[in-house]
Amino acid sequence: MTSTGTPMPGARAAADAAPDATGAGGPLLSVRDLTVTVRATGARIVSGVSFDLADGERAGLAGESGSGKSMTASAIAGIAPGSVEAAGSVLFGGVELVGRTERELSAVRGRGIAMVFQEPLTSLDPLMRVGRQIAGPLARIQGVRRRELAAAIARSLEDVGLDGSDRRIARAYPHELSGGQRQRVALAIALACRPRLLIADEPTTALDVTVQAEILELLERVVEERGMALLFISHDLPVISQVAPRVLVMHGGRLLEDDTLEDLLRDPRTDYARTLIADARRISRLQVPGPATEGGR
Ligand SMILES: Nc1ncnc2c1ncn2[C@@H]1O[C@H](COP(=O)(O)OP(=O)(O)OP(=O)(O)O)[C@@H](O)[C@H]1O
Repeated sequence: MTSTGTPMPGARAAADAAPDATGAGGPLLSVRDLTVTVRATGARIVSGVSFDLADGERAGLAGESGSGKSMTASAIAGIAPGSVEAAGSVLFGGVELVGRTERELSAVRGRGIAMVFQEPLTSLDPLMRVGRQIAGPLARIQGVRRRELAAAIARSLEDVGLDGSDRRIARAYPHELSGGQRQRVALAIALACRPRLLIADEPTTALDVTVQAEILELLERVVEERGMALLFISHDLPVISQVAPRVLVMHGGRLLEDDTLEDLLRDPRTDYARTLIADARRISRLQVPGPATEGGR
């Protein structure tokens, strides 16, 4: 998901500070005691989550279904549904995001934080040709002029491995593309915002294995080329191991572990992390050596 709102004067400070303030030496993202509560019931679905992410750093956010990964990401990006309330602190480039108005948040999201989701159909507009959807942030955020838009859209498509010279792609509606193509388009829209932080929420889960590998490779390449920070959400440790050296593990709305993947595999501190690792090894795609007691499998 990317910003669709027009930055308002009141939001300028947040929007402008977001990408620039990182030079001050602090982390790009600093999450402190983030809590998400369901308004109607008072149930806590995220409890006291704290972590930092440096500019250009990549981390995976792992945990079973329902552990609170998506809600944590949504609260960070300020897109949690109105039925829940976020509290605590989310500093992005030194600017507090919790408690901001929707207008202010949409400005920060568009210029600093972008998201891609598991099913791009949910974030793409079904009634708008994909070229126009990419054109939105190119014009609004990068200031590309109307007569230069077609070439800029073609470049954006090329950047995500689509044929920019094939006008059928830019002119297609989302449902006319394959799942992999749609995810590439969603990534192109996110990149058009020139984000400092990309949050990818299970971006490959809905794709078949071959396409999944291609999208992971693409994601890794663009994050590397653009020096973006990446928060990559997945229930799948082997997938995380392909894109991020650090992993945060959530369970029951809490952050249980925050370590390099290597150290986590060698010395998990919690029973839940041990189970997660054992499950991943059973699937046998996790290549990193494990503790001697498990014989590396
Ligand atoms: N809008 C909402 N209102 C109330 N509860 C919600 C809402 N959205 C999610 N939840 C609950 O919050 C908890 C965390 O959900 P969340 O989607 O963050 O989990 P997740 O770890 O991302 O799971 P998955 O991997 O299945 O996406 C779950 O118990 C879920 O049912």
